[in-house]
Amino acid sequence: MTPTQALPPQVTVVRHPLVQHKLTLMRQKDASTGEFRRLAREISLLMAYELTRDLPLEQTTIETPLETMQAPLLAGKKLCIVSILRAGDGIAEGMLDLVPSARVGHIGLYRDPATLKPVEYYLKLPEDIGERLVIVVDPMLATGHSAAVAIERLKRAGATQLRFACLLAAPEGVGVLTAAHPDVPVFTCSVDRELDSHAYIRPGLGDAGDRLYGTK
Ligand SMILES: O=P(O)(O)OC[C@H]1O[C@H](OP(=O)(O)OP(=O)(O)O)[C@H](O)[C@@H]1O
Ligand SMILES: O=c1cc[nH]c(=O)[nH]1
Ligand SMILES: [Mg+2]
Repeated sequence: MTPTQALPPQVTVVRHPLVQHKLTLMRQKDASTGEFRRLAREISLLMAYELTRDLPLEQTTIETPLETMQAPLLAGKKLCIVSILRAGDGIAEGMLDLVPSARVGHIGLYRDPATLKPVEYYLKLPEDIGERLVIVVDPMLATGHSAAVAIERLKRAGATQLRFACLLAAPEGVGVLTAAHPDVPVFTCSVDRELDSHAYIRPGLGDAGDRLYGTK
């Protein structure tokens, strides 16, 4: 995908003003580790609202203090958030603020600096992942290979209903992920201009893992 091409239909850019404002604060190089982490958590909560907008409801009989009524509750749709370590944890935390009962899986991937290909080093998933709506989270969709490999691994583990959420995407990553997994809706707060020669998103926000955890 090039920056001027229309986005594939399964890609949603979350344009809510609060999300866009907080993302701008995160991008700024002077944001402290604490501010960056807090903003990631707040944006992720707002993204979870978008990601779960179409969950089915069913009418249930309840008793208010005054009378019996029919009222909507979630129709048993079980959620699982899968964090792509380590930076994905900064997103998972915010989503769990909104859906605290969700199960959480982890997949550890790092980008080999020479090949830029993801290397798996950890996997722990709920056993019933096949029965859950799985939201895969990672702040950055750069080349798209980490997300594509993670989703491939989750499908092999039995996941059938998946969504992917990130803060920033490069056009190249959107192209790779949507070509590899056309069945997976993608949610992002921005599709930035391009990848640079080190596969960093430009203008971007730098290294999300290092900024979340203060490791550089
Ligand atoms: O789309 P890609 O080109 O695959 O790149 C994106 C990946 O790179 C970053 O992780 P990194 O490898 O830096 O690991 P970390 O989260 O442990 O810092 C980021 O959090 C994504 O997982
Ligand atoms: O821009 C980028 C690309 C990959 N990973 C990051 O943390 N930032
Ligand atoms: Mg990193």
